[in-house]
Amino acid sequence: MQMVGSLSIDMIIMDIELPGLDGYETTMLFREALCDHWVPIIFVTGNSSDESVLKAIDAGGDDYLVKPVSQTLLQAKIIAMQRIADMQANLHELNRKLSEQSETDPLTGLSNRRYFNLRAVDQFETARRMALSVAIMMMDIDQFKVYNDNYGHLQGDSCLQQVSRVLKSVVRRTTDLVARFGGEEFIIMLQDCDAKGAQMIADEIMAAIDQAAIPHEYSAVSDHVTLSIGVCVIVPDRNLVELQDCIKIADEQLYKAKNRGRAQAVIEQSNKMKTTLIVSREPETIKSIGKVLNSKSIIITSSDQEECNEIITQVHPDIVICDIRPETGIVPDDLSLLMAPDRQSDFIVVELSSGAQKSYPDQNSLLSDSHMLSI
Ligand SMILES: Nc1nc2c(ncn2[C@@H]2O[C@H](COP(=O)(O)OP(=O)(O)OP(=O)(O)O)[C@@H](O)[C@H]2O)c(=O)[nH]1
Repeated sequence: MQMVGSLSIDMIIMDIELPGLDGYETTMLFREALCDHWVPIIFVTGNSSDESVLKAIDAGGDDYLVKPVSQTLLQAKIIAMQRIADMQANLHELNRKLSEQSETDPLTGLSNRRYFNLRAVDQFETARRMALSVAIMMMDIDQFKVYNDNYGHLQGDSCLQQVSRVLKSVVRRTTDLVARFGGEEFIIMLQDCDAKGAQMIADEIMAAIDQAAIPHEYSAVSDHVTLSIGVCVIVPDRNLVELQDCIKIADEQLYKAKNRGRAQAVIEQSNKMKTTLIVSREPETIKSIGKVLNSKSIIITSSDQEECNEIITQVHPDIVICDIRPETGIVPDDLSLLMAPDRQSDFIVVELSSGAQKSYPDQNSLLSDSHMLSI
């Protein structure tokens, strides 16, 4: 059994009665040890009963020969089995290549978006369990349209390949993910990386791109290719924060980097993500309030009194926004709970119909970085 586990075996010839061993059982054990690696097993035995043939094939045998077996017959069987084994090996290799191709972007050789999403979700959940900080970086080649228009698409492709090589050379940890997100956009996920680390990696990437000095004489930013980078750093310790929220935040920072003149990184530390509960019986109201909340907030909505009480006691949102108009409003039963000194939530009561909003308690501290009162 040890040999089967450690040696590379091409074929097994098996007897049924072995000293101290049962050939059927041994075959079953071999099959278990070999898992999905197929090795032909041929029974060669003196037992010619049909039951024995069935038992042997059932146990995992591939062929059954009754002794005495002629040299020629055994040789013919071995050739046939070898042919099947070769086909199996080819199929295995083909599957491996296909699976690699389905995970890789053919132009750059980086992981593709599909593979990134699969792996990143796993990494994100690991970070959540271990309370690790993760950094999501979205990056985009500056003025790449002008590059393509002037240097041509082939040169554009080559530029994407060079940028990919630079990214790969900077991001080296086995847990880190680098992928082509689409077009001239790349994404990186750094596990166990805080804002300081993310800033360092972003600086390294930009320095390495500077050093690569890929000429871009049509760029308004520099005489060579530059990148804009948007970063979201987060400790995903709350159940409600999802990877997609962080990608969205990183994308918003990338947008800011572009607006601030490109060739720079903008980092957002988002572990202070707020959970906001919006309560109204009117979907339009929920929608319009949701729209003005910025992406720092995770939004939960409810249009049901009981559900709303449950969310407040179980999720402990940071902010509760209640529509209190008689026809569409809901006020949570347990306002006293929200008002308690150790309360988890601040809350605002929004009187939408009058145009003038009443709010309490301590709306100023709550709304210092938002514009909810202008609803
Ligand atoms: N050569 C090549 N070009 C691509 C590929 N994928 C996307 N692009 C080009 O990337 C360009 C993206 O341009 P835009 O999104 O307008 O942005 P930009 O010109 O980089 O401008 P900023 O991002 O604002 O700096 C388009 O011209 C696309 O055709 C690709 O695989 N190969």
